[in-house]
Amino acid sequence: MKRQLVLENGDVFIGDGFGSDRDIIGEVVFTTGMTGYQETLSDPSYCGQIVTFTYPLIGNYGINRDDFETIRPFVNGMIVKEACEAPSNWRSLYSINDFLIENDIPGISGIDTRRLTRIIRNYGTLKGAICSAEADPKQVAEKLRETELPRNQVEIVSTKRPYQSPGRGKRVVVVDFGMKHGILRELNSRNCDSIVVPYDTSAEEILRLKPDGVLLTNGPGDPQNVPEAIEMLRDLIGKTPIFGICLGHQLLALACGAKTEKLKFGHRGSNHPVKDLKTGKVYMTSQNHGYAVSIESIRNTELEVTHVALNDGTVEGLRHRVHPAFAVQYHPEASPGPEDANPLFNQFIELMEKTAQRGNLNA
Ligand SMILES: NC(=O)CC[C@H](N)C(=O)O
Repeated sequence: MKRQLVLENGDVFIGDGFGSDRDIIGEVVFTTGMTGYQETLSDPSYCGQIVTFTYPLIGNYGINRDDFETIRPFVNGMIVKEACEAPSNWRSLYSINDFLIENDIPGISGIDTRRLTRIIRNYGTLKGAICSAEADPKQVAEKLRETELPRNQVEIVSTKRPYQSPGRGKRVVVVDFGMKHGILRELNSRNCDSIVVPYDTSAEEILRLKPDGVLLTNGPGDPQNVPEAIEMLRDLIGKTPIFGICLGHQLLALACGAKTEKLKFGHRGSNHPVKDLKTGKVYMTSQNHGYAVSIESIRNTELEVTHVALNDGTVEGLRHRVHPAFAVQYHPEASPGPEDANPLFNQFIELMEKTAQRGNLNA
């Protein structure tokens, strides 16, 4: 069935619908990863977004049992050049089309995703709609320009109740802003006793759980839309070791008085080079973010920049100069992507150990 992708700037792409035939709108972003579409589709940080895959063939190894990052996907839609109908892989259970139908998510194929990506790179991230080919694109574009996209994505994706993933090691309270399961897998493999709590849990409630450390997860949307978490962190910094990932990194920065800004078109993909400013080493990292901490805003805070993106010089890692807290804008849990940054989880365990031994919290 012919469907169309309409952008708020008036550009129109005609393609073939797959997955759900619902009409949807969302923020159109692009990801450059050549593999990992299952993890991307199930990463809650994409809540509210329509994801364009720049790699031209998507779905060729199907959808399997193991690679989900959450039980239910929150992505709004999917744009591809070609969606493979006959996947071939020993782990494959069903096709990408079946997966999108099951989850009522629309997809559109046959799109020149290179042209689309160039448009996004020129204009910046745009609102877009996947809708029936019969709709008048001018009217759709006008409606898009008038429509404000929801800002409560974290509330939608965060767990409603606390739960535990038991272990005999360090007790980690994981604040769930839209957690990818890869984070929990990394803590499990280090024997952590993880308690996952909702995004609006107070510092007092977190400390009542007697954590050895707190992990702030990834999550969707603008970090400034989560004031409860910024407030919680202001009370928490200095009382327990903290490790922030992606949205968690941005929230930690805001709580310390730094500022965040929206990037023109974001960083999404599996090969983003990041430089560790202390060692000079460069890591290939998995990334998915549309906002970043403003580098100038760090100056008047107690934070120090530890990592920068080599492509555009933006902040990719921070460390608190006084208290045991550090954070990265990229994904050490990978899933999908390279595992260069995986030792950051060991660094978090070491920070918790050092803090416990020292008996005080000065880093
Ligand atoms: N993956 C994430 O946690 C993304 C953080 C934030 N939503 C951003 O787009 O910048």
